[in-house]
Amino acid sequence: MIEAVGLSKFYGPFAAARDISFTVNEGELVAFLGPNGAGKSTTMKMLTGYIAASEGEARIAGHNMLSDRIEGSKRLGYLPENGPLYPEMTPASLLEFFADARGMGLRERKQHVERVVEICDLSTVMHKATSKLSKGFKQRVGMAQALLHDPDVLILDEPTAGLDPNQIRGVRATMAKLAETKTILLSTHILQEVEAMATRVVLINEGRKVYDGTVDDLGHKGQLDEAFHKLTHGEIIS
Ligand SMILES: Nc1ncnc2c1ncn2[C@@H]1O[C@H](COP(=O)(O)OP(=O)(O)OP(=O)(O)O)[C@@H](O)[C@H]1O
Repeated sequence: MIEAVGLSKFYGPFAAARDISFTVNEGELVAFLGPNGAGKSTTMKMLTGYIAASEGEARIAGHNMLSDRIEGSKRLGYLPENGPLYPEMTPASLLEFFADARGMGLRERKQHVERVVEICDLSTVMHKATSKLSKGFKQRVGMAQALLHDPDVLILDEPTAGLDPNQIRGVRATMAKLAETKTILLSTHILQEVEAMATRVVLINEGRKVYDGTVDDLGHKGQLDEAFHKLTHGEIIS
């Protein structure tokens, strides 16, 4: 459902991502890990068609995200790293705007907006400017926008970054529910989150993939941090 095929992104001579290939199969929740600056967001942006790859191909549900982006986007929900776009809009107007952009009719729009407002628990903030909301609510607005068209594929860039423990709990519960029916690629720095939810891990370091395998093969419970440290310091996990 999510395919990275030899994806690279160059900024001048600097490679933010280099020859990254992996797939996320239907129904999987794959954790996308790597130290700060490893190239996770860059790879996710290429996968969503948000930026063009310098080399390689991104496919969502079989659709090439450069040549067939509109069809691919119908199947995809994307939570960007910095929360929702257009912070000056209220959640209500932002969701209206995205519903419009996705060509939803009035009745369909009402149903979808009501559904995501409930999933993301947004009813109390619908008419406040998004820029004035707490980090947790901003993330929820971003999540609501990603879920608005009920996509079956989700790419979520650090959905729990900067949240307090209660908010993290809430977002995790939402993700666990979503994982029952959707295919998810999730970037995070929280390794307990990986142990709790992911079936597989793709780990990148300095723009290159260094691990693609099951959580169990990466390390015993509670030892993922050691495996992470080794893989990002040039060691191989045997
Ligand atoms: N537009 C750009 N121009 C130049 N360099 C960029 C650009 N975007 C990203 N980079 C660089 O590419 C590298 C990878 O960045 P990226 O944001 O993908 O990392 P990341 O793994 O998501 O990091 P983090 O965990 O901190 O969010 C970084 O060194 C970053 O500075």
